[in-house]
Amino acid sequence: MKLDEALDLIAEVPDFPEPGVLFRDLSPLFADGPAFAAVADALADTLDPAADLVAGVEARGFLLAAAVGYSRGMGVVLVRKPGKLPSVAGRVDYSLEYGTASVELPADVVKPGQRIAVMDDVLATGGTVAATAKLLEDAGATVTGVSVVLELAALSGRSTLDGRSVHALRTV
Ligand SMILES: O=P(O)(O)OC[C@H]1O[C@H](OP(=O)(O)OP(=O)(O)O)[C@H](O)[C@@H]1O
Ligand SMILES: Nc1ncnc2[nH]cnc12
Repeated sequence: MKLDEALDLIAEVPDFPEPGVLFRDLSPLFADGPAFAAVADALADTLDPAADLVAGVEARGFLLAAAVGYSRGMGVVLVRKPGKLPSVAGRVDYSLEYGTASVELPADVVKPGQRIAVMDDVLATGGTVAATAKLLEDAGATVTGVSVVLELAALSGRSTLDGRSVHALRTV
């Protein structure tokens, strides 16, 4: 399937999870085998060849990081919402388009000097990815780049991530 056709499966849901937010729902894309494969392959093509691990942000980022990691024979780091991990290396709190959130890194997974590519579905304000990059860098890793399926340009995530290499399969 062509990448554009796959990306056209992303649904737009007005006023979710709160009034005024146009929510981009990737569920139909994930549920379509050829579309998911096209998107996973395109994200894998954005990887810096120097990367040796892929980080995915809970929850939708997990699917993308897992697919890319599997296809490239690379391990996956699960960056989790709070309260899920028995042992935590670090935690960063941040703001979202809707509300606040936190991310945590599992202990003893990331080793200093590792080069990690970050994957997520949507780049909005950039808060999630910035927090994730800080977590990984606090653990001594280098973030090689950030790859997302959809960038919401009006929310200026790219400027939040100034200086980082950001790849978006589609920008709206
Ligand atoms: O660029 P930002 O403003 O930080 O927004 C982007 C984040 O928001 C969504 O996650 P959400 O917290 O809704 O969680 P989910 O993946 O668990 O649904 C999305 O999956 C990104 O992780
Ligand atoms: N509008 C949006 N749609 C989907 N995920 C998001 N994360 C932050 N803003 C979002």
